[in-house]
Amino acid sequence: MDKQIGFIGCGNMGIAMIGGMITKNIVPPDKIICSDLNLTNLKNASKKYGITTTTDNNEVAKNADILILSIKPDLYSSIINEINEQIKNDVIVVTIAAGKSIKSTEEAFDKKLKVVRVMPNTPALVGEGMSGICPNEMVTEKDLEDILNIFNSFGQTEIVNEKLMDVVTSISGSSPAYVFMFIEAMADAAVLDGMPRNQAYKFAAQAVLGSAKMVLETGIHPGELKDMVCSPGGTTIEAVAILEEKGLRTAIISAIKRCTQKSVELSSLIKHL
Ligand SMILES: NC(=O)C1=CN([C@@H]2O[C@H](COP(=O)(O)OP(=O)(O)OC[C@H]3O[C@@H](n4cnc5c(N)ncnc54)[C@H](O)[C@@H]3O)[C@@H](O)[C@H]2O)C=CC1
Ligand SMILES: O=C(O)[C@@H]1CCC=N1
Repeated sequence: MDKQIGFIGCGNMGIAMIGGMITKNIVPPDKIICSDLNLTNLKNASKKYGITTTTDNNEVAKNADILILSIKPDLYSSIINEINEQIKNDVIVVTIAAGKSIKSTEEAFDKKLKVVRVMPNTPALVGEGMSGICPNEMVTEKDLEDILNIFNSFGQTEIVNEKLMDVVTSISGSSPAYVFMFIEAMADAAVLDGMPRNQAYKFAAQAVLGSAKMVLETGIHPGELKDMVCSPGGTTIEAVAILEEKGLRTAIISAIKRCTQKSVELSSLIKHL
């Protein structure tokens, strides 16, 4: 792709996407420019990935054919104000903020422009991201193809209706945090039983990776895959019984429901900023 990609914000998600794209060679480093106020983040990005960096958001806005706003949701309106005069007419603006609707982005720019709302996640950094994608009506098929090329370069994508973006946030954007907690807890248990910590992370993380692959690649129902591990009168069913007793499923369902709700709340909060 020969388009200039601009990032405003080079924090956790910005660097994960930049790292994913460079590693997969989808865009050469000289086609990526990133701005941030945090000099350490900029230095890290230019040193590690060889991209152009600046503290001037307008420098990015002026040059970008695809502009990815990877700043916190509450900064969107002020940064859009700052760059509005400088953006190219046919720029594709990509938003990744939780609770930031397409309509609110269009209203903040106060002109008709191409907007794609995306909810990615940090496993992008290792090429295993997942992104929910929703374009507005100004986005052409060719534009969408370019956006899919970018986000497919560091993982998988699904085009979704915007009304599902809050649940995409809770099941995908935020969910790596729950999975890391699960891995950490499994490793703690193994350490308790005498295993060295580094080895415990490897066993726990590989079990999560392999199990996820089985769900994705075999198409077998997760319940059936679970049953295949539980030998009658064996070890696994003892653990499963405790997880049910302690409410693992209920805890996860409640947590994800609350996360979705927070994304909905952020939408109405941001609207009024
Ligand atoms: N962290 C995650 O796992 C995910 C985050 N997101 C979304 O990505 C966005 C960014 O989140 P994170 O990367 O986690 O936040 P972060 O705090 O790690 O990164 C934000 C970056 O913006 C920079 N920044 C602050 N003020 C600025 C300004 N005026 N001009 C330019 N840069 C400025 C900060 O220095 C920081 O480097 C949020 O809107 C969030 O909802 C979406 C999916 C996953
Ligand atoms: O916690 C957050 O608000 C962001 C959105 C998805 C993941 N992190």
